Amino acid sequence: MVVNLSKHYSLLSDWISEIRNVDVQNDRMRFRRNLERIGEVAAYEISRTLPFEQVETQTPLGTSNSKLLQYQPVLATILRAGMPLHAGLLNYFDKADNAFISAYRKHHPDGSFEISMEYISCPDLEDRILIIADPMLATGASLVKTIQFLREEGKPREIHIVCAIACTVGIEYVHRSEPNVKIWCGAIDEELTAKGYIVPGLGDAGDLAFGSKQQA
Ligand SMILES: O=P(O)(O)OC[C@H]1O[C@H](OP(=O)(O)OP(=O)(O)O)[C@H](O)[C@@H]1O
Ligand SMILES: O=c1cc[nH]c(=O)[nH]1
Ligand SMILES: [Mg+2]
Repeated sequence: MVVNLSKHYSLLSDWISEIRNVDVQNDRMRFRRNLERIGEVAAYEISRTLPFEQVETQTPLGTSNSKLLQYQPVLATILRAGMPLHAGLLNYFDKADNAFISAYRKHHPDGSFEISMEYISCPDLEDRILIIADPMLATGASLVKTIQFLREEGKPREIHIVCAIACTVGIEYVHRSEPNVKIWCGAIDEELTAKGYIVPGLGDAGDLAFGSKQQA
């Protein structure tokens, strides 16, 4: 299942426009903050699908029937571009556990690349609600590999993916490999370049958030 958070226009449309816009996106602080805000909106929307339990809360004047999130999720992110989006999710799911995975495109001289994964820091995922943040879902290779990697840490009860921009090819690839994951995205683009960049997309999310890096 895919939820396009831009389906109904909201402030989120402004933020998506800003992270795409060449005249705005190079303001790194704004770029990161916009990804964070997209993460906050996604957290709110995901929370509306999660189970809540009723508890009695003591106020200074009496008791109130409150609803509390029944299970705290595990928020996982893919370094490094995922960090601002993850920060936004954590702002709202502020009691969540967290997981970090290193996954990056290792480029070959012929222009092709493979996904290199070297590091994982993760709690037990058995029966947990897992929410994975990565701003760009391009080919989908990073997310599919990440989920396979994370499955070694236990069997989550549900898996959500949060992206700022997802490409249709990548969504299909993720769903072929992981039919039950729910993808929440800020926008959906149709095209992918031969080098695996989303068109119109926004360029390189990691570089825009943190600066360019030496080619791996
Ligand atoms: O769907 P895919 O084709 O796998 O591409 C998406 C991946 O590319 C980006 O990371 P990148 O490799 O640029 O690493 P970075 O975060 O260090 O910039 C992005 O954050 C995703 O993880
Ligand atoms: O378009 C893309 C594809 C992968 N990673 C990015 O940062 N941008
Ligand atoms: Mg990058």
